Amino acid sequence: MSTCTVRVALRVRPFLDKEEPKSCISFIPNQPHILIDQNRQFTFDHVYSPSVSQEDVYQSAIQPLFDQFITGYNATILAYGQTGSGKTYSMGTSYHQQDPKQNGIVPRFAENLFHFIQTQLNNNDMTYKVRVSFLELYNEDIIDLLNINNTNITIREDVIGNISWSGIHEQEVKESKDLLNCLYQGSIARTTASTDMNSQSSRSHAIFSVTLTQHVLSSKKEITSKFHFVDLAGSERLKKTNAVGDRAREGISINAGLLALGNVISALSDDKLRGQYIPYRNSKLTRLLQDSLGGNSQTLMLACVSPADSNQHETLSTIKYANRAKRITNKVMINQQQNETEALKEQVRQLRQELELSDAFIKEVHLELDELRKRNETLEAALGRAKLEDDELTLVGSSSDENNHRLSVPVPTRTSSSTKRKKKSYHATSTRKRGSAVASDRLELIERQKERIKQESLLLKQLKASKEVDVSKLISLCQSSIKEQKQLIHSIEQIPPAEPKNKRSSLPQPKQPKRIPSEKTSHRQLQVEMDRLILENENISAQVKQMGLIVKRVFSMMNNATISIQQLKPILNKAVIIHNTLIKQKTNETSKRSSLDQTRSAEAIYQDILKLVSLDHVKNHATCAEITQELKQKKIQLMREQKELLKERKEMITEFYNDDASQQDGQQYMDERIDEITIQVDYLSLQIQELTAFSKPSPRPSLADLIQPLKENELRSLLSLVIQQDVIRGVVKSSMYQLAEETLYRYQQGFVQLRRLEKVMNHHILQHLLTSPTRILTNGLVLISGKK
Ligand SMILES: Nc1ncnc2c1ncn2[C@@H]1O[C@H](COP(=O)(O)OP(=O)(O)OP(=O)(O)O)[C@@H](O)[C@H]1O
Repeated sequence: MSTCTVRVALRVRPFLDKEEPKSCISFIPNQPHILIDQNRQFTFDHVYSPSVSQEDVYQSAIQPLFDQFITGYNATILAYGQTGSGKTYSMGTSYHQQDPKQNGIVPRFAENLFHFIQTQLNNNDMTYKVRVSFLELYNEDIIDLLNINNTNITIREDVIGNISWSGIHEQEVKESKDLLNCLYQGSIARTTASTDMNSQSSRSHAIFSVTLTQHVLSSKKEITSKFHFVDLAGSERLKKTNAVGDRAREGISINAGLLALGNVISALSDDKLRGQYIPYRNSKLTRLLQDSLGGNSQTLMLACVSPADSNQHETLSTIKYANRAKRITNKVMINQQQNETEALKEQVRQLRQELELSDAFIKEVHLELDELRKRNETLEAALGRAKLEDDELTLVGSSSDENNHRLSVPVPTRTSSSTKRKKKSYHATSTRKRGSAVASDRLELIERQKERIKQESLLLKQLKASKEVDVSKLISLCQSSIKEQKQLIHSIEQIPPAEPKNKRSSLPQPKQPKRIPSEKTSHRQLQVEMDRLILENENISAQVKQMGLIVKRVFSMMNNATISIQQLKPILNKAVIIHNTLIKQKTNETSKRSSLDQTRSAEAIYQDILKLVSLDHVKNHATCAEITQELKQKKIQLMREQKELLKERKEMITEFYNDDASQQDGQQYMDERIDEITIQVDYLSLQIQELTAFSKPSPRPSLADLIQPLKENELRSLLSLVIQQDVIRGVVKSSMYQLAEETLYRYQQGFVQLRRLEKVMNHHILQHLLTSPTRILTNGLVLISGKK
C-alpha cells in the first residue's frame, strides 16, 4: 500500500455569450498559478486557461490516471464547480458532441480503454472484462440510471474499510460504442432543469463508473480496478439562481451534499484532525465517495470556474474548496485477487505469524503467572506471619471474653494458660474463617488459571500439529487469563488488615511488640501496590467515562433529523409498495367489470387509510414530535447565530473600513459562514415543513368519516379484513361475506403490512378501527356466523 495526495486541476471556461467579458482571473504563463482579484494567488497541479483544448486536458491530467487504472489502481475524477462552469462539458457525461475535438473526458477514456484492450489481444494469457454503471444522487435518493426501477442499491464497507455499492446494475460492454451508449442513455434519464444560471443545469450528482477486470489465465490472478467519473451538481448560491419550489429544494439538497463533502475535505486536509473521525456518514454523497477521499483511490479534483467578474464570489469559493482538497492523502493499492493456492499460502503465512505472536504471548503469560505464584507465596508467608503476630497481640492486649463484656473499665490482666489457649483458639478461628474465605477465592482463581493453562497448551499442541485451531479463542483465553491474574493479585492484596486492631482500639492499648522490618516493608509494598491499582482503576474508570461520552455523542449524532427521516422512509416506502401492488392488481382485473367499482372505492379508502397511517400518524408519533421540537430549537439557535454573524459582519466591516483587503476578507468569510448557515436553516425549515405539513390540514377526516359513506358491500370488505386480522383470526371464512377471494387477499396483504408496522406507529389506527361502529358490526357478524 502506498500513499498519494489528491491532485487538483483548475479549469477556467471561456466567457459565455451572455456574459460581459470582464475577467476576475489572470494567468501566469507556463506556471500552474492563477491570480484572482489581482492579488490572491493560488497554485494547483494543473491550471487550464479557456484556450486549453479537451485533448490537452485529457493528456496532461487524465492519461496518468488511466495508466494507473490499467495497472489495477482505483481512480476517481471529481468535477466540482458552480453551475454552468463547465463540469459536464469537461467530463463529457451529457452531450453527444458532433465535433470529436469537443469530446470530453469519458468518451476519450472509452477510446483509450478499448484501444488498450485491442493492443493486448495477442497476449493469450490475459482476458479483459469491462462493466459500467451509472448512478444519480438526487435529493438524497440514489437512482440507478441504467435501470430506473432498481431500488436495491446499498453502500457497504468491508472489514478493511473498502467501500462498495451493491445492488447496482452493471452493464458489460465490449466496445467503446457500447460504453458511450450506456453513458448517453443514463444522461437522458438524469435530472436536469433550467435555472437562471444554466439552461441545462444538472440538478443532481452523477457517478459514472467503469470496472475493469483483468484475468491472468496462467496464474489465475484477477485484478479489478474501478474508475469513477463524478459530475457534481452545481455549487450555486440559491439566491443567485432565483430557484423556487422544487428547484429550491434541489438546491438545498445539492448544497447540503456539497457542504458535507466540504466538511469531509476539511477534516481530511486538516493536519490536526488527521486520523480522527471523518464525517463520511453525514450525506450519501460523502458515503459514496468515501473511497475516493482518504481511501483506496487515485483521485483528481477537476475544479471548474467561470472567468466572469459577476461570478467572482463563486469562483473564489470553488478555488478555496479545491485548495483544501490538495492536502488530502489517499492510501492506494492494486486490487488483486489471488488464486486459491496463493490465497491459502497467504492464509498459512498469516496463521504462522499469529501463531508466533500467540507463542510469545503465552510465554509472557506463563512468566507473569510464575511471578504471580512467587508473589502469592511471599504474600501468604507474610499473611501467616501477620496472623501469628496478630494472635500474639490479641493475647497480650485483651482480657478474657467475660471480662471484655462485663467490665466498664477494662483491667489488663495476666491470663492463665488455659484462657490463653481458649483466646488463642477463638482468634485463630475467626482469622481462619476470614482467611479461608479469601484463600478459597484465591484457590479457585488459581484452579481456574491451571485449567486455562491446560486449555492453552491443548490449543498450542493443535496448532503445532497444524490442526485447525481458533486463534481468536486462544487469544481470548490468554486475555481472560491475564484478567484473572489481575483479580488474583487484587484478591491477595485485598486481604483485610487483622481485625483485632479495631477491637483493641476501645481497650487500653498494650505495648506494641516491635515489628520485624521485613514485614513492614512487605506491608508498605502492599500499600504501594494497592495505591497503584487504585490509580489504575481510576484511570480506567475515567477512560470508560470518556468512551461513554463519545458513544453518547455518536448516538445523539445518529439521532439527528436526517437519520430519523431516513428511518421513517422505508416505512413510507413499504406503504407505497403496497399501494403500487394494488394498482397493478387493479389493472390486471379490468375485465372483471362487476367488481371494479367496489375495488375502486375500497381502494380509495385503503389509500386514505395508508395516508393517515403513513403521514398523519407518523407525524403525530411521539418520536416525531420530539424530533420536530429539536429541529425547531436547532433552527432557532441557528437563526440566532445567523443574526449574530450578520451583526458581527457589520461591525467588522466598520472596524476595517480603512483597510480594503481586510474588509474583503472579513466579508468573504462572513458571507461563506452565513451561506453555510442559511443552507442549514433552509434544510431544517424543509424538514420541519415535511414533518408538520400533515398535522395541519383541517378539517382532517377521521376514520369514522372515511367509513361512514361506504356502501354495505365495501364496508363488508373492510370489516371482513378486520375480522380476519383481529377478531376471529381465520375462523370465519372469507366466502361467508361473498367477497372475491382475490379482493380479500389483497386487502389482507395490505393489512398484514400495516400490522407489521403496528409496533411503530399503527396502534392508534387499528385501535380506532376496532373500537369504532365497525366493532359492533363485527360482533354482530361474528354472532351471526355462530363462531364466537
Ligand atoms: N472549456 C469550455 N469550452 C467551451 N465551452 C465550454 C467550456 N466549458 C463550458 N462550456 C460551455 O458552458 C456551458 C455550461 O457548461 P456545463 O453545462 O458543462 O456546466 P456545468 O458546470 O456542468 O453546469 P451544471 O452544474 O449546471 O450542470 C455549456 O454551454 C458549455 O458548452
